[in-house]
Amino acid sequence: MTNSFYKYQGTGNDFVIIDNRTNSFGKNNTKLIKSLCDRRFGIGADGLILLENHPEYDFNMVYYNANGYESTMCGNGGRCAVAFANFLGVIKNKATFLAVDGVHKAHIEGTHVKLQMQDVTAVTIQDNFVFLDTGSPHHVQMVSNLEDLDVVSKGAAIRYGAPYNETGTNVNFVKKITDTRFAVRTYERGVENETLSCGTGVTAVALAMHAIKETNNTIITLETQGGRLEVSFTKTALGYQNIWLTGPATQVFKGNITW
Ligand SMILES: N[C@@H](CCC[C@H](N)C(=O)O)C(=O)O
Repeated sequence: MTNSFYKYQGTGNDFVIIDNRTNSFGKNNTKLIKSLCDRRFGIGADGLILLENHPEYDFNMVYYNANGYESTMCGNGGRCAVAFANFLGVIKNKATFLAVDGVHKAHIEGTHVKLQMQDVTAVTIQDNFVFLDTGSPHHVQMVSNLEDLDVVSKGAAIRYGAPYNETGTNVNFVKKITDTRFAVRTYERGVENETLSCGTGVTAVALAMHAIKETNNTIITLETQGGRLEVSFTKTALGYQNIWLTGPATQVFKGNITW
């Protein structure tokens, strides 16, 4: 069977996206998804996204990590899926779509996609790290040597170690630049490598930096290896609400796959 695919990237976090509105793509084909994401034997991507019809919302987003398994929310992938829905004519400049963690709203503003993230009610603060779930689980740790850090080995040790163990976590290393800017490098679970950017990761970093009082600002710029993202939010008695992740989402190329 042949199907067209599209390649998108959002600050260097890259995705194969498939229009699955006809349900032609087998959803549990882990081996195929893994091989499509392979950078030497396939197209190459950090993850694969299916855009599907939904009876109530503009579309349904299904996200798989590069290991071929469906996972939790992908913020950069969500922004790319919105840009793809616009490209297909499924939406104009606004979207309401369903993902694994619930309903998301989004706006397209020129080359940028602004995506609303789920409210965050639980932020666990430990001596040298913060843990929170922004749709995906994130360990956030400040470091002084971000540029030279071996993110892959340090990230993997945390991802597979206690207290995360079996389920694992994504790991974000952070360096403060100013009260409104933080540099971030992320080790992603399911890619099992450093990615150039992680949307749920930078969202977690912005909230964590506010929670541990590294900033009082509620609009934060995050410098990733693949570019700049912005996270804004409102702090309430219940935690963090009105959380928006904004940044570029770009179509890179398209092609055909046969399986
Ligand atoms: N790159 C994503 C996060 C994708 C999910 C993550 N790898 C996991 O399985 O937890 C993002 O932009 O949020």
